Amino acid sequence: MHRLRFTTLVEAPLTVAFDVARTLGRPWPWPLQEVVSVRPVRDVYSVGPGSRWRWLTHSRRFTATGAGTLVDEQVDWETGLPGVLGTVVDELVLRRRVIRAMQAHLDAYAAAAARRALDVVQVVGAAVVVGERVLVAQRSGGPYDGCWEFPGGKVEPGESELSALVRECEEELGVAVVPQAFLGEVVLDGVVAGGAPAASTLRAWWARVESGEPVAHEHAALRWVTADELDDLDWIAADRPLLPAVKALLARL
Ligand SMILES: Nc1nc2c([nH]c(=O)n2[C@H]2C[C@H](O)[C@@H](COP(=O)(O)OP(=O)(O)OP(=O)(O)O)O2)c(=O)[nH]1
Repeated sequence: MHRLRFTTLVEAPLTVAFDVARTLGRPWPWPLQEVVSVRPVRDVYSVGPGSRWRWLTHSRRFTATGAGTLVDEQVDWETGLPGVLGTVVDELVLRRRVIRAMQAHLDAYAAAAARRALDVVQVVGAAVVVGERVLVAQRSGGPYDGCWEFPGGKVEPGESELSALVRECEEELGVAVVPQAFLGEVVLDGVVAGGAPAASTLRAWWARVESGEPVAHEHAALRWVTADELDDLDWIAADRPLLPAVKALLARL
């Protein structure tokens, strides 16, 4: 078996990185069959019957980072040609072809994902921590009325994610925060700003209060909760996968 790995950092949230990768397909001249597809974190495709390869498998893993989505790709192949001829073809000829095809593909992919990211409204949330407690906010009105969430909101066109985080905390809580570290990203289940269902993600950041005392300007209520109290709140369902990262943060501060 022969293997190559490629890593690309895409300036796009998880859903966009995954969807654009799927739309663009793979750089192989034969049709591929889907083996596994877990949106937005993982997919595996392989070459179907009728190709010149005995087999080729192309796996991708998508991971959220503070700078965007890290895409780890692995290409495994085997032509099945016997003896020295097989080794020469697999190791010299095909290895170079795979590298060339992937490099061109990844350049086009990263550019397409970054462009597409501009069309999808994203949401940013702040886990504001003081001592061993994190600030949670209860929504007032709308489809998630009464549910708890992280203060934050939609990133405006042309605005950076962290500027949006600081602006939203100022508007919603009346405090100046300083973002500290990226905590994680989850797919939002609803429609955000008229976009496609489940196209947007919430990217959560740990933030410290630089000045001010939080006041609920737009929420029904605010609460400072400990790690033990987090699970029992009636969260917006999409937020729950972020809770382990918030608990881990509270445990190490
Ligand atoms: N701020 C925030 N929004 C969340 C969280 N989880 C979650 O699904 N969302 C959703 C709810 C909204 O559809 C969107 C955030 O937009 P927003 O806070 O500006 O809310 P909104 O749509 O009511 O605002 P607006 O149109 O009135 O400006 O993301 C979360 O933890 N924090």
